[in-house]
Amino acid sequence: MLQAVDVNLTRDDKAVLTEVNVALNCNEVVALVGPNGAGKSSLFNVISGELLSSGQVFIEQLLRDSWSPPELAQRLAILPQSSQLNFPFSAFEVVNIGRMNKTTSHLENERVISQVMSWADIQDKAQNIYTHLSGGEKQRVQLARIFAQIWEKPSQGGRYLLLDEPTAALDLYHQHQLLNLLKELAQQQIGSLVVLHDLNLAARYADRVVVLDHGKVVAQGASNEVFTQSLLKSVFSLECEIITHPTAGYPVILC
Ligand SMILES: Nc1ncnc2c1ncn2[C@@H]1O[C@H](COP(=O)(O)OP(=O)(O)OP(=O)(O)O)[C@@H](O)[C@H]1O
Repeated sequence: MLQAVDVNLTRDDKAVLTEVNVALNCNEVVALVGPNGAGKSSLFNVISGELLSSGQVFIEQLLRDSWSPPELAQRLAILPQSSQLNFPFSAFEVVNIGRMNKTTSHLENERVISQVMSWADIQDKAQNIYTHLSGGEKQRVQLARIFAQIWEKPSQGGRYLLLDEPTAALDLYHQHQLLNLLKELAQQQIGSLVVLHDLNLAARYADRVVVLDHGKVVAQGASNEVFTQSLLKSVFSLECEIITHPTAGYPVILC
């Protein structure tokens, strides 16, 4: 389990996260939702160790900082909201960044990269220059990179992905393809905490939804419990109808 416990974060004298407690099991997909500025990316940066906060982050009951860097890299991979890369690397070489410091053979690395590029449905662009790819294609290369990073199964415990708006640049087909893939990965003990602005995607795919508003967790649970008209109004300022999908049973939000 990945846990962020009692996280408080202040930036420029402003409370950005207040008493945040979030847990992610390795067999689930959890959607982190909330309006712009709610603190979602800040929470990811706290979990990754990029931002110092009060509170603690545990991976499999061990403090994040007690893991060695290679062990941590094998357990936890993060897809930030945007990834700057201006060198003329091929897509393959960008995915290969995820294999940095791995002790596997060149041949095995090639096999892993080919596999994760096909998971991200970007294998046909392996030799293309990354900076020449479209926004969605670049995003799929970055997804392949983090899959490559956590490829090796640890002897025990889970692996965790933090994905900050991974669907933002993706077309509809690839949005659903990615979320279906995350569901499949959860069955292989790879849990995902995924920031989604599309509440209907969250409702459909997430095992649990965590709602962040003004730096506080204001609701969490199954989507049909969390997404109520009053929450959508108070957190997202939206007047919506909520219906239940006639065959699949998940909530569908109509605004
Ligand atoms: N570098 C920074 N310095 C000071 N304040 C910051 C900094 N980065 C973000 N903030 C503030 O922290 C708060 C939370 O920002 P954060 O990026 O975590 O929100 P978010 O929920 O990810 O938003 P979005 O949905 O727009 O990506 C915002 O009020 C933002 O202005």
